[in-house]
Amino acid sequence: MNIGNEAQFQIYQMRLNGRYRGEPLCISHEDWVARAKEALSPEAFWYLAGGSGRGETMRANEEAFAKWRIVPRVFRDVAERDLAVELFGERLPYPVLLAPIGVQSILHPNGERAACRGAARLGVPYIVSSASTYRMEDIAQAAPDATLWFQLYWSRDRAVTESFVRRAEATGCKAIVVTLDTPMMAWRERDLERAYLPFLLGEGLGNYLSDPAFRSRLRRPPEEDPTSAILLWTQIFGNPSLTWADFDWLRQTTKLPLLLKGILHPDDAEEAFRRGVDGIIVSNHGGRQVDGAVAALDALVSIRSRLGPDRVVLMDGGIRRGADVFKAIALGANAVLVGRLYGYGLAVDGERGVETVVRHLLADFDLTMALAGHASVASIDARALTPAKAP
Ligand SMILES: Cc1cc2nc3c(=O)[nH]c(=O)nc-3n(C[C@H](O)[C@H](O)[C@H](O)COP(=O)(O)O)c2cc1C
Ligand SMILES: O=C(O)C(=O)c1ccccc1
Repeated sequence: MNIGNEAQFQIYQMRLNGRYRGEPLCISHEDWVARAKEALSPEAFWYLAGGSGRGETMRANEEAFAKWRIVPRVFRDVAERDLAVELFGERLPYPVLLAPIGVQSILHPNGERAACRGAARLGVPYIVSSASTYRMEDIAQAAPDATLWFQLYWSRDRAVTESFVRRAEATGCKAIVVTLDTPMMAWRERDLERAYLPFLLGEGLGNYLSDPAFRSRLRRPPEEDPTSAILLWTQIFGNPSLTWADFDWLRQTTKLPLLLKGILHPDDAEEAFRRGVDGIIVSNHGGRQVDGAVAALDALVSIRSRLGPDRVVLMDGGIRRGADVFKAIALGANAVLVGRLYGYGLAVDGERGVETVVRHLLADFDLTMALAGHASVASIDARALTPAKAP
């Protein structure tokens, strides 16, 4: 059975076999947000839900999807749908990956270990953040059959950066995502209001505190002197002095597929491929960095039009429902990443919450695809959309 029909069936089956107790189930995105808000402290909730500045870009990410309408086709045999896509020679069951989110212990005690297991149950790749609470090795061990990618925050300390790459390779990560939009945190009003930065509590340093290169810089091990370790981390975390010449070094140091995340300008997209990247992720960090930055979906359109059809272009920002996935693919994304969406699932119900919220997204996407007249992801292109008429 296709995942859309199966997920609906599963829900109605709970009613048939008496497991449904009368409370509304968590289905819509708004339900998940509301439940997560109940489950989390205000700092934790706003760490996840907040954006930078006045939240313009975060809002624009979601609103950009409403500027397009799907134009369904009929008589096209959509009884069996193929949702798979191929990326770097590997088959993904769906055109969806879980975006890197730092410090997931804020959302659930098992953090990344739970989220990654939820992803693995669906065969959806999970991108481990450099700033994960748990070490990448522990996350891999918690979910042996997960498909992992590693997200690199390029440290001011090149030895740490290289060590992270080597560890990602040894851990079996299938690709490296270099995030370029966060060499420092933006002006995040929600966090600043509460003087909240998870690292000051020593959370989110799993990969650093366990790293031989990082540890070699400390006079005493972090177990004995956590404050000095945290201080060192604040000094080396981000590297705002990087240029394309540094990228050439990274390109030579690994054979893994390399993607740049946080690309918004078509000139940068072009330069990235000239320098030998395998793919880019069009992203404004979920509206958490430059407030006022272009919406990710709008940037996708200009970047795809500059690059032509053959380059691997992923996007993230504002994906909340199946139709959003459909529209991003129609506008040229090979696949999309979801961030906050699974963060809410993790906060509400750990591993099972992540699995459920992502399963529902995939189900919604599958049904949208079918009802729009597409039996495969490959058949979705810009002809499936029309601009929405201005009100
Ligand atoms: C709480 C939170 C933490 C994040 N941490 C990271 C991170 O460590 N590394 C990274 O590259 N992106 C990080 N991001 C950005 C996401 O990878 C992604 O770009 C963004 O969430 C996509 O937008 P969406 O939340 O609307 O789906 C984070 C996002 C959130 C919400
Ligand atoms: O909060 C974020 O968006 C983010 O990217 C991040 C960076 C470092 C640590 C934790 C989260």
